[in-house]
Amino acid sequence: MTERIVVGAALLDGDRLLAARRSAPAELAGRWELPGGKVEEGETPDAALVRELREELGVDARPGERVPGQWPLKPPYVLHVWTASLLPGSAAPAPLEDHDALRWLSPGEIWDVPWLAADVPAVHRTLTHLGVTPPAGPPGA
Ligand SMILES: Nc1nc2c([nH]c(=O)n2[C@H]2C[C@H](O)[C@@H](COP(=O)(O)OP(=O)(O)OP(=O)(O)O)O2)c(=O)[nH]1
Repeated sequence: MTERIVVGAALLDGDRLLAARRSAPAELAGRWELPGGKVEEGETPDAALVRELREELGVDARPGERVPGQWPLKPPYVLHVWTASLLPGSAAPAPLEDHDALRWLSPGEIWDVPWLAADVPAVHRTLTHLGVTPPAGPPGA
């Protein structure tokens, strides 16, 4: 089966990372993730990232670089993470689609929310890639 990429945005404001709480489907609702979604046929991952952030959060974002690594999701999907930042003049993020809450998490707060399982190693890697040592955790991981 051909792998399909889900791109997650590590949207940064200084050293704070935006986390989004899923509102659907039922089995994922209430868990937190990096905003983003499936890369469509013929689309580049960074273009998908910009599109998804506009649709889901109503923001204008600039993709940064890919965080090395990939994390398996339900086959055939794998999670890739890209850093991103808001363009000057962008609206503030709002949970328009797929999410019902957003939080900017400082490194010390990073495990305060129940992330989706695949996001725990992905978020950990993202912080270390950014030169931040995340606190131990989350509980139970
Ligand atoms: N966007 C995103 N999805 C994630 C993360 N971690 C994780 O396990 N997933 C899963 C949840 C979903 O099953 C799948 C992504 O689907 P999605 O619903 O966000 O994709 P999409 O916006 O393109 O939606 P659709 O075309 O299916 O309607 O990957 C993450 O950090 N970000």
